Amino acid sequence: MRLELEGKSYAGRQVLGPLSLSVTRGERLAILGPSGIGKSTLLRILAGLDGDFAGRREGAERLALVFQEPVLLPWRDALANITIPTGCDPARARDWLAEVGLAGREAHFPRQLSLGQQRRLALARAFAARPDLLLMDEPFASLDPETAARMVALTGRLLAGSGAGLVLVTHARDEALALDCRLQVLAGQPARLSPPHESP
Ligand SMILES: Nc1ncnc2c1ncn2[C@@H]1O[C@H](COP(=O)(O)OP(=O)(O)OP(=O)(O)O)[C@@H](O)[C@H]1O
Repeated sequence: MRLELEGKSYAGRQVLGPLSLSVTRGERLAILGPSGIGKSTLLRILAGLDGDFAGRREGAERLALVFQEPVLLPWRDALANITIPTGCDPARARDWLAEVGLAGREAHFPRQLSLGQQRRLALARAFAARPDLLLMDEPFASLDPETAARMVALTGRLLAGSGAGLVLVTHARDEALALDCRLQVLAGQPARLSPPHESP
């Protein structure tokens, strides 16, 4: 996928651009930056959820999105949370649940799962959609450090196994490095992308 963003504004205030980026299957890109700089806005544009910008977005890749809050179907069990949105068959959905350590939880509803388990369910759903590119917005935030580290490792294994590419939006450089991402930093007003400054 390729984005040539001339500018993105909210109510006449330009928050992003100009900037360009491209990422495809098998590549891993992390977009770093402080809170409020425009990371989620950029990811929503990449995801095709926000078409209100000046510029061009191209790409035929299959996308799957993972947000900070796992957006799950509250009245459906874990298995149906995978099969319904993805069309994946139940046997395969069970495999995905096992992959993320949720074997035996097929009949649990989201509210019966911890936040970490809900995040893993959302991750299983994302991979069950067989994406070329996974777009993740702060997926490891507000987890305790040990759970976050396990989830980073799990994400890395699933990416390697599936060959999917990654765009990770985060303020945590260590997560991006743990996932072997190419780093780009959003900075300025309006925000633009540049490679990180090397430490001396
Ligand atoms: N729907 C909206 N309407 C108006 N302004 C918005 C809207 N969404 C975001 N903004 C503004 O655009 C800027 C970028 O917001 P965005 O959520 O993309 O930043 P972020 O880097 O993802 O922040 P965080 O890490 O806190 O989620 C902020 O100044 C925000 O207030």
